[in-house]
Amino acid sequence: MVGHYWLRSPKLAPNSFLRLQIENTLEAVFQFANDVISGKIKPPAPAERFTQILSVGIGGSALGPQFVAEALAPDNPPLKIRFIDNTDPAGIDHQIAQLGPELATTLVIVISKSGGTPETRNGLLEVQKAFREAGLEFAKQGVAITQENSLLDNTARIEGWLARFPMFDWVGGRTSEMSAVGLLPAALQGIDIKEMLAGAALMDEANRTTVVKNNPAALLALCWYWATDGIGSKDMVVLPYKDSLLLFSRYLQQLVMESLGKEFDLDGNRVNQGISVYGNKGSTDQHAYIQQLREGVHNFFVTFIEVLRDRPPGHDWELEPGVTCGDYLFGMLHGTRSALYANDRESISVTVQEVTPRSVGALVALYERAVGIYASLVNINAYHQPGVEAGKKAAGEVLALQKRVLAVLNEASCKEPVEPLTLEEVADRCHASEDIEMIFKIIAHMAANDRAIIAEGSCGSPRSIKVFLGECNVDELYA
Ligand SMILES: O=P(O)(O)OC[C@H]1O[C@](O)(CO)[C@@H](O)[C@@H]1O
Repeated sequence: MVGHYWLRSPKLAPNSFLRLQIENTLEAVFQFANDVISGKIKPPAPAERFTQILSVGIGGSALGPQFVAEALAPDNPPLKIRFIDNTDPAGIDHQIAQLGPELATTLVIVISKSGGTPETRNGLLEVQKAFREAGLEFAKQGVAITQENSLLDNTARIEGWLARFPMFDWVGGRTSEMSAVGLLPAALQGIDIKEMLAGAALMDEANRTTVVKNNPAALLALCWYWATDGIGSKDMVVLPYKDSLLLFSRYLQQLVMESLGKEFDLDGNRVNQGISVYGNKGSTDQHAYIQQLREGVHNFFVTFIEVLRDRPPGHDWELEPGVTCGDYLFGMLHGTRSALYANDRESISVTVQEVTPRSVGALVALYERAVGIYASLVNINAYHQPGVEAGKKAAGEVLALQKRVLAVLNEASCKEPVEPLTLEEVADRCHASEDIEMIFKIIAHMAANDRAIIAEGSCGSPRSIKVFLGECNVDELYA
């Protein structure tokens, strides 16, 4: 069941149970955000108010909130937001270090539909450790957004976190911006989420007409089909001419590529569909890669996102007679569009009046629907991601192999004297001779992190390496 459209029009939900689920969650989001902003819900004393949000999540549980924060957060939001969206320890340390003493007034929102994504789990464990080290009680500052009874939900319930919000199984991660996933962080930053929902609902309405010429999403999907021959033969370069829309292309990258990048069509034929998406913003990119777009390999089409309003009213001034800074941006967009066209490079232009919660909601809804329509045109399922599982499974296998490598090295390192092993010896003892390159990678990584000692040779010449562990773990030996 695919129901993200009901999130902004609950009355369209197929039954009253689902409608109430949506409405109650929305109400809970409003209430909680208002209470946090007003200081009714506060961190443990002596802190008076929450000042920061640390969002922990990945993929669809991060990209929408990141895009919306960059696009719409006011200059001085009631709570500022930062993100942990990876299992990169240095990245996590950086976010926590940047919070500094404000960790005591940070609301940690852990977002995971499945509630079991390893990167998110690791982020949570790292943040909880930072809380312990700072003498803070995580549960009093933790919020979970996840499906009912997921691992994360159960953890949050058992540990008594400050709040829990549901994610619904009929909303996919990459289409979850209008669920609690996107709305709670937005509301806490003082963004008008009612307007976001209204913009999305209006766009959905427009996209329901069967008159193709009046249906923005159908037109967009047909443009993609035209531009890529319906087989993804060209890449989509997304260029918003507005700094605040910088992350739109990154957001769209998941929405489009995870939805359309499929090996099989609905009839089981191998089709290897998809459209590659990249981009950044104009006019910045004109001084980077537009040279190639104009003159180089013709493997793309551009989407210009044009924003008519340059600045809030009353702030504009002319830096030359009759010309504002925004006029330059306008000129750059249309100049580039014409120059590309003159060289047979096609583009789509999407124009919005200004960047507001309403127009951002509408943009999200436009692309969500265009992806759905395009998927129908090319006869694929836009709402699953079987390919992602292969990488996850392989990552699990790497970690399992690492455990075996560690056990072998531990055994050799517990000997008297210690027995340094070559890569071949490690691979043999792990019964994984065919995985010798991976074993080399594992050892190089452990050595770089002071968890293994290279006795001889260097990682530059793998055959010369002899390796052992710095410490022998006798308990593990007999485990
Ligand atoms: O919200 P979750 O369940 O943590 O998943 C995060 C992301 O991981 C994916 O499942 C891909 O691995 C995405 O579809 C999803 O947005």
